[in-house]
Amino acid sequence: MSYVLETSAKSEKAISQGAIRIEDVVKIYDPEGAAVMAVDHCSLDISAGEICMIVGPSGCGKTTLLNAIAGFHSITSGKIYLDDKLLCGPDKPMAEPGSDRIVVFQNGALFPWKTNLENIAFGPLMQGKMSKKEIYEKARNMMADAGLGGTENNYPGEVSSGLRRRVEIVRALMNDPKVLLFDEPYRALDSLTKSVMHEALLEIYYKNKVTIFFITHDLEEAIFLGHRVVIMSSRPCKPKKILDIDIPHPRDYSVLTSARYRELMDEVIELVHEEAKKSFAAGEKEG
Ligand SMILES: Nc1ncnc2c1ncn2[C@@H]1O[C@H](COP(=O)(O)OP(=O)(O)OP(=O)(O)O)[C@@H](O)[C@H]1O
Repeated sequence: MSYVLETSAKSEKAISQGAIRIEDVVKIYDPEGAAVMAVDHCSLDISAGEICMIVGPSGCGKTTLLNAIAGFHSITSGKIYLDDKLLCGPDKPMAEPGSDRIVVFQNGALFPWKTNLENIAFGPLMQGKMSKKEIYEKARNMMADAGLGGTENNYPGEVSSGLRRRVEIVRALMNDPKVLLFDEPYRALDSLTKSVMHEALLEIYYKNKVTIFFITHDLEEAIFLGHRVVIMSSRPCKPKKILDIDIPHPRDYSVLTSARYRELMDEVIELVHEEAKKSFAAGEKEG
């Protein structure tokens, strides 16, 4: 594929894994009954270490695609690969969920009765692949890297929502995933809180270059975070247009006032609006 991630020599190695290839995927719910076609011959290549933002009208099929990658439901036809591994395809309609692809459930997925450190260490402790000492050492290091130093012994309820979100992402990263999957994680947050979340996510991403598949309705968020923004068609979904966000990373909020950012916003707004109108005409509701 032609898309190239700008990256430092240090991170080259870290992002050699985590490419997703979605090849001609179709998903029809209830094929014998109502037959809802959610995804229609969708193809999309996502590079290892890319932040790929998915936007499109409500109900167009974005979550369906995420769930197929995660292994939460089957596809009707087509193939999805993670690097060279076929996740699902003709003889295997449903991918097995795995620690290489983690859906980051934000807000409320932490155990309130465990400390932040215990929350982060919990998954690997359950898996038992590393010693307790190694797990806690790794957890402490990752927390320090993510700006969570000093909050190890706090309970999630004792830290700000921004720090809690960091804990949730670090918890996911403890499993060394190749891909993080986000489904509108910051929906319903005010713009100030969102900006704190974005900062946290990017800071952690710059240190752990995993592939990010991120669904959002917030077009500003899509452009601010993404290497690319995939604008999906109204249902059934497939990419209508893919925009390279040619604003260099690392990014900070000064990006929002740049001329290029405004140009990209104008382009995305127009494309999404067109699809949203089609969705309305077809009877879906806009998000
Ligand atoms: N289990 C299911 N059975 C039948 N139809 C379903 C099922 N899940 C989703 N759908 C339908 O498939 C279509 C795509 O749904 P999906 O949730 O993937 O869209 P979306 O783009 O993520 O929507 P939103 O942006 O509102 O979250 C919708 O019309 C939805 O009603």
